[in-house]
Amino acid sequence: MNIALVAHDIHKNLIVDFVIAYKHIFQKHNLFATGTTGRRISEAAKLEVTGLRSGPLGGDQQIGAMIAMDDIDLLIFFRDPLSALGHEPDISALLRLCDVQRIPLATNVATAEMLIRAMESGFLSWREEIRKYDTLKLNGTDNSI
Ligand SMILES: O=C(CO)COP(=O)(O)O
Repeated sequence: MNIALVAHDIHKNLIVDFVIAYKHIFQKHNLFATGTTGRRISEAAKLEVTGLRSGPLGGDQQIGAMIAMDDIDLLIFFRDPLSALGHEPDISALLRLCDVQRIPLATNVATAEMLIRAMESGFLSWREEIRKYDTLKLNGTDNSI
């Protein structure tokens, strides 16, 4: 699975602790993150993370583009619900695309725990089926769609 990780500054420590706590699960997957979040995670958890641009510089949009191409299976985004950020339109667009593409999304640690445990138990394997279905559709090899 391709997992995207994003955290605003007030939740940077939280996402690092979360990834370390579930490192045994995260290490089996491909991790992508916005700039600072990714750097903090890879340094602290010693995991390979593909780092994108920082959120305010387009990182949210990069993840959004991956979601639009169905290249992300799960997004954990510990956002700051109390501050107005300059790149709010990018954040809204990213969250909207998760709904468009039916991507499991956690915006707080309680939901993130449930999603990670569900993924470990195989409850998100339907993502693989959707990916196969979309690939067939893109290739035009399934005429029933
Ligand atoms: O701002 C962000 C997401 O909107 C996160 O960006 P950073 O991971 O670079 O701090």
